[in-house]
Amino acid sequence: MKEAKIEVQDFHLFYGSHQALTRINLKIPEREVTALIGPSGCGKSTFLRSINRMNDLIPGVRTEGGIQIDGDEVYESSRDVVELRKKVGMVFQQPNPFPMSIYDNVTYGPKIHGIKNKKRLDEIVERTLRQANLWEEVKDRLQQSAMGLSGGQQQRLVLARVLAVEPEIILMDEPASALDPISTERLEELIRQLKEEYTIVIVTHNMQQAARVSNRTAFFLNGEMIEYDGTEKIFTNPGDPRTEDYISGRFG
Ligand SMILES: Nc1ncnc2c1ncn2[C@@H]1O[C@H](COP(=O)(O)OP(=O)(O)OP(=O)(O)O)[C@@H](O)[C@H]1O
Repeated sequence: MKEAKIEVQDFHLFYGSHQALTRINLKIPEREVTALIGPSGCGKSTFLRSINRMNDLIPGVRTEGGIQIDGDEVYESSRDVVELRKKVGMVFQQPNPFPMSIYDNVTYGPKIHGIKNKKRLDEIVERTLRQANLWEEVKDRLQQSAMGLSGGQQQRLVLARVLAVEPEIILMDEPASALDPISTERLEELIRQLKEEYTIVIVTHNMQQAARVSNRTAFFLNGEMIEYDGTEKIFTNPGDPRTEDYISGRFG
């Protein structure tokens, strides 16, 4: 296995008295796609949000254990969470462009991080929209509202917005679940391209999607990680009968 970009050690998470994650241990390699699968409520999204401390925003959340990115502890009290979320970008289930122009959506993050030069911003807009395979569709309407784009275009714009702050890791929480089949296919193709440069962790309910886009798959059940291995192994010859039951559709 390549060097771990993200290393999770004995990680537990509680929502008040409810334990949502129990003793999670895994190493996520860089520049690969890791899929998180498992039945509804098993803790996939909670785990994904733990990586960039998005759960911090929920009152009553408590964690134990640790998550390291490039060897640095994410849960260190001195950790700069704004920097962490710049390094670890996130795409959600529903495309959530800001109600502003396409151009302003992409430049929003870079401006917050101090980039003001118009030429630099123009370059960022073109580069990231090209990376997100959206440039050709929107280059003549950059000043128009992002809300006028289709769902699939909005999701690619959100990705461009994430890419604009130069992350190293991209977390995706069921990014295709609100998209039609053609937009889903385009997004999956994009994920395959992006893994050349970025470490991607994706939650998906769609098992075929996990098989198509990911290198590794982790199967979660009731807040525990049951099995984690190469995607092909998980889908053809899983080591745990519970994984087999899930992927063969016996529950969930
Ligand atoms: N904000 C919250 N406050 C309290 N409990 C929560 C919160 N978010 C999630 N939970 C609980 O934590 C557990 C794990 O939820 P989570 O959303 O992580 O699961 P999931 O596997 O992503 O599910 P789904 O596939 O349905 O999105 C569930 O029991 C859920 O009810």
